[in-house]
Amino acid sequence: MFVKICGLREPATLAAAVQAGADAVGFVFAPGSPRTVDAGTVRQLLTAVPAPVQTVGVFRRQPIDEVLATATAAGVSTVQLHGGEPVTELDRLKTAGFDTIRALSLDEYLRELDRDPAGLRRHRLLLDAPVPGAGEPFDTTALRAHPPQGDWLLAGGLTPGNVSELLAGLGGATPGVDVSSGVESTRGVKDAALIEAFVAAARAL
Ligand SMILES: O=C(O)c1ccccc1NCC(=O)[C@H](O)[C@H](O)COP(=O)(O)O
Repeated sequence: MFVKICGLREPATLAAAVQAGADAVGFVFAPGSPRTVDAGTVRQLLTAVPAPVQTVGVFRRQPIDEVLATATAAGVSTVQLHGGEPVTELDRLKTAGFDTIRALSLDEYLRELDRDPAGLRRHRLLLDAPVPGAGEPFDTTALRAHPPQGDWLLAGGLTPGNVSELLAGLGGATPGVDVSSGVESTRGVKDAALIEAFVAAARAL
């Protein structure tokens, strides 16, 4: 089970995520979030992240040139686009050498399944609630009939307390999970004990 802890800002909780065995750590560059960080801060934080851990810059509705410049300045390995950006922008990021994550709501995913299934296969998919980072779960029932192919992540309101049940409800075939709010003590403030509990619960199936 691939586990990504998103919205990190502080050395101590970043270290807790790495220590707990997270496969990826995420940093929000989208403006207007309590988790927003700048590229210089992330570059500094990344000095404590060992190589196998993927480092993800999260963007939403930002110009692609700004995304490329910020991701390059920060030194992240992966870019996650969260604003329904065209798939060609993710293609461009891949050409520039970044791994890519395409975040879609369930409705957006089902539309793309009809409209451009080949585009869906080109980038790792992250299925999220309509409002990212809000800690709101979404109804995953439709995923049983239309499971994503290949590598994908489930997000949206996951917590140490609900992740096992949600994964079991999807038949135990979900390859990865992503969490932010569910490992915070208050909005925007990560909690080391919750991070550790989440990683353990996600891998308990
Ligand atoms: O965290 C934010 O505030 C945010 C803002 C804009 C775009 C994306 C954002 N977060 C993405 C994530 O943290 C996760 O990928 C995902 O949405 C899970 O969030 P949560 O439901 O809080 O666990």
